Amino acid sequence: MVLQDLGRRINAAVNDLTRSATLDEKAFDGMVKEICNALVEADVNVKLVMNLRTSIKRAVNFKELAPGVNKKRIIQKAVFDHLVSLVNPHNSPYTPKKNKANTIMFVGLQGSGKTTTCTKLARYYQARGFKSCLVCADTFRAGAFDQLKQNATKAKIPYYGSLTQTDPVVVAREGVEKFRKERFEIIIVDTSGRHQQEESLFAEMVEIQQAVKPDQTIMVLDASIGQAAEAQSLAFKSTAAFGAIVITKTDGAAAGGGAISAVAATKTPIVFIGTGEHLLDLERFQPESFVSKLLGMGDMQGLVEHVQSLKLDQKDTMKHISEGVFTVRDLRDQLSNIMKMGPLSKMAGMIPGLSGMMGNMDDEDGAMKLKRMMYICDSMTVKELDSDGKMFVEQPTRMTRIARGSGTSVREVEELLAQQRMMAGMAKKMKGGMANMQKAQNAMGGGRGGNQQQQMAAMQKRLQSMGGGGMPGGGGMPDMSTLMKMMGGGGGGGGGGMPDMSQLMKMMGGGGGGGMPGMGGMGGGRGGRR
Ligand SMILES: Nc1nc2c(ncn2[C@@H]2O[C@H](COP(=O)(O)OP(=O)(O)OP(=O)(O)O)[C@@H](O)[C@H]2O)c(=O)[nH]1
Repeated sequence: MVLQDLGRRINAAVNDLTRSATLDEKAFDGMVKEICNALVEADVNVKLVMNLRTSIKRAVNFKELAPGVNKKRIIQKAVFDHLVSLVNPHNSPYTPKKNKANTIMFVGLQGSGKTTTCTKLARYYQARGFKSCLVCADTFRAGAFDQLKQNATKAKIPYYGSLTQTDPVVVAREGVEKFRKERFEIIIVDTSGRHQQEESLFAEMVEIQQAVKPDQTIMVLDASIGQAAEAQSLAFKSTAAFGAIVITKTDGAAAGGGAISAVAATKTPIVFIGTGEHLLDLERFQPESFVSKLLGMGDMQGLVEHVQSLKLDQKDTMKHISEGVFTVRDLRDQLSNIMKMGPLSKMAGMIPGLSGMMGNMDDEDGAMKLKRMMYICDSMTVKELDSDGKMFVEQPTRMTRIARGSGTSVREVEELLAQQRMMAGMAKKMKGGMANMQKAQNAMGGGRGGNQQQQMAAMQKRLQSMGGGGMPGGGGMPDMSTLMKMMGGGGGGGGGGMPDMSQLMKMMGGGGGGGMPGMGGMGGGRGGRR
C-alpha cells in the first residue's frame, strides 16, 4: 500500500465515524480496527500498531467522556497525535551552520538512492544560501562518478571526483580539503553502496569517516525495505556511527509507513524523505507535517518552504496585481513558475483539501497541458503578451495565427485567454485587498523578518472564524473552499480558479512567495481534463 493510499484509508475511517449518526463505542472500535489494519498492511510493526491502538483507546475513553463534549474533535485529535508519535524519532539531527564547512557523509546499501539524494540535498542547501558542493568517493561502482557529475551539472553544484584514483579514502580526503580551502559551507561526500555482509567495504567506510571527519553521517534507506529498516539501521550503526537517516522512494514504496515507523522506533532522526526521482523531490521530515499531508490535510509550512527555495521571480506580477492588472505575460510567467515547482500531485498534497479534489489528476497530462499553454504564449508577439487580452476579441484571426504557430488548436488558445481574463478579474478585485493584506501583516508584526508562527496562528484564527473546518492536532487548517473565500477566488471543484498562493504566503510572512493562480483552470480540475 503506497503512503497515499494508507493516508486515504485512515482518513476515510475517521471521517466515516465522525460523520455517522451513531457515534458510539462500537463504531469507535471499528474505526480503530480499520486504522490498525491499514497500518499493518503498510508493513508497520504489529507491536507498534498495538501500542497505537491502546493509546488511542485510552485517549478517547467513551465511558468517561462528559456529555456534550465534542467527540469528533477528540477522536480526530487522538488519531492525529498518535500517528505523529508513531513516526516521531524524538531526536534532533545536526543542523548545518553558516560560515563554516559542514561536512556530510552519505552511507547506505547499494541502489538505495545515495547519489541522487546527495545532489538533492546539495541543491536544497544551495537554495537556502549555503555554498554547497559534492565529492564522489564511490570508486567501487563504474559510472558512479559520471552519474554524480551529470546530476551536479544539472543542479549547477560544483563537484570533485577522479576517474583514475581507485582509493576512495584518497578521493574523499582530497575533495573535502579542496572545498574546505575554497570556503564551501556544505560539503557532501557520496560513498559506494554496501551489502551488509561486505566487511571490507564496511571497513573502507570507517576509513573514509576517519579521513574526512564528517559533522554528520547520513544513512540512506530505501522505503521499500519496510520493517527491515530497523535491522539495517542497527547493522550500520554498529559499524559507522551515523547521526541521521534519509528514507528514499516514499513515493512508490508499498512499505513506506513501515520503514518510517521502524526507524523512528530506533530513535534515529529522519532528516529528509525522498519523494521521487526529480531533483526537487526531497522533503524535510517533520512528524506533524508528514502526518498532516498523509491525511490529506496539507502541509502549508512545507509549501512555503518549497516555494521560497525556488526563488521565483514574482516582482512584476505582484506589482501588476497590486495595480489591478493581469496580462497574458503574467499568466505565462505563472505557468513557468508552476512548471518549476515539480509534479502537480505533490504540490496539491501540500495544500489543505486539494489533493482529494485533484485525486485523479495525472502529472504527465498536467505537465503536457502546461507545456502547450507555454507554446501558445511563446507564439504571441510582445504586444500581444503584454496586452490585457482584449485585442484577441477585437481581432479573432490572431487566435488562428497563434494556434497554427504553436501547433495547438484555436479552442486551446481561447481557453488560455479565458484563464487570463479570469485572473485579470481577480486582480481587479484584489487591488484593494492587497493593501489590506499588507496592513494585516504589519499589524501582526509580519514583514520578512516577522514571526512566522505568530502569523500562522493569527491566520488560522481568522480562517476558523470564517467557518473553515479545523484540522485536528493543532493544525487548524481550513478546507480549500475557505481559502478560496479568503482569497476572493472563484473556487469549486470542476475547473474553478485556485487562489493566488502568493497572497497566502505573503500573509504568512513568506515574502517572495510564488503565485499559482488559476491552477484549477489548467486542466479543468477533476474530471475536466481532456
Ligand atoms: N521514485 C524514486 N526514485 C528514487 C528516489 N531516490 C532515488 N531514486 C532512484 O533510485 C535509483 C538508484 O539511485 P542512486 O542514487 O543511483 O542509488 P545509489 O545508492 O547511489 O546506488 P549505488 O551507488 O549503486 O550504491 C535511481 O534510479 C534513482 O533515480 C526517490 O525518492 N523516489
